[in-house]
Amino acid sequence: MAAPLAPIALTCGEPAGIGTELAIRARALLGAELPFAWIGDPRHLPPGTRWQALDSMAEAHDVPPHTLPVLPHEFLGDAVAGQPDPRNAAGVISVIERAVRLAESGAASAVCTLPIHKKALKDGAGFAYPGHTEFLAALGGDADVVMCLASDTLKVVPATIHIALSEVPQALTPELLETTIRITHAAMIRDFGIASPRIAVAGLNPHAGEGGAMGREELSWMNALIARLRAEGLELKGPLPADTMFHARARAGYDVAVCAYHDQALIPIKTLAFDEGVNVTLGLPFIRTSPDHGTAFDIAGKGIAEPGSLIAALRMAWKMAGAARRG
Ligand SMILES: NC(=O)C1=CN([C@@H]2O[C@H](COP(=O)(O)OP(=O)(O)OC[C@H]3O[C@@H](n4cnc5c(N)ncnc54)[C@H](O)[C@@H]3O)[C@@H](O)[C@H]2O)C=CC1
Ligand SMILES: NCC(=O)COP(=O)(O)O
Repeated sequence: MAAPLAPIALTCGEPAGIGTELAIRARALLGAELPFAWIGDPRHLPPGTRWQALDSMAEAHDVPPHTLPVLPHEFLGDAVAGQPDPRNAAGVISVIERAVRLAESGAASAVCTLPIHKKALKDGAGFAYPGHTEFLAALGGDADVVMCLASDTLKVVPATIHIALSEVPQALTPELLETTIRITHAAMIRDFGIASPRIAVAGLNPHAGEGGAMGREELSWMNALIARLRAEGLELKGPLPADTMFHARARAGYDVAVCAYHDQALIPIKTLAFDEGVNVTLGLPFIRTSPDHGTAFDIAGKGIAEPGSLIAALRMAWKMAGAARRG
């Protein structure tokens, strides 16, 4: 019989956010469905939490279902809901690095990340990356990566990610859009089991430029790029006006939408599927998923955070790990 898949490494994220309470809720709700180990400082767990310290990821298989398996990682500060402690910033970053090394060594089958607070990491530890996606790409050997937000209702990919809106027109080059489409196409087949992915590409400008009346990127290069990739056999449509490509009938015509920038992609999915959307990084040499939401300081520690997105992220990581092993 094949050895069981290694447990998922779940990073603690920002200790002042909702991540820790969600990890505990997810463990209680998932029970023995899939094994994961939370990597963080046990001192940050709320009083009364049932948890068990692990010496290795493999021990997570043997922890009773309603007990949180913990790979201890020492932090310098305490966890106070809603108030990030700059002394914890280095710990948050090193937990992510540790989880990646565990995945690379095979001790973890996947990495699932709880939300970080980007500004807290920048202020506390000079974190040079705008988010996990860019940091993980660097840890993965400067891989060309793509951010994908996925749910049963909609899958979206922003071609440019965490940059100012004013920088988008320069950053959205034909090379970037082509790479993004190719990585997305390959991942839809490999990771999502879609044999012939139908990809919708959003225009950059209102009404996809309306024939050059509202911007020229669609005319000057997007049309030609999409035609060239279509001639290769990719099932692409676009550039489409972004305002009309997300209603239900339009969504039925594609499997994934590649968008020009962050909000064009994330507003529709967070509107339609906030509690079950999963952020998955495509193109990495290891599996990484995450809930779609952030640290939610406004509700941290109140016990009202919804665990649906984290549960979906853990399930997706587990499914992808199983598929990767089957080849
Ligand atoms: N993967 C990651 O590490 C992510 C990190 N962030 C970071 O999180 C921080 C806060 O970002 P915001 O824009 O405020 O977004 P947010 O997702 O933290 O909060 C937005 C709103 O949604 C609510 N909310 C979020 N998650 C919820 C849940 N599970 N259950 C119930 N309500 C929930 C919050 O209470 C808030 O009202 C920022 O530093 C941002 O960069 C944001 C998204 C993903
Ligand atoms: N808006 C999505 C987000 O901020 C998540 O980014 P990342 O930390 O997964 O790169």
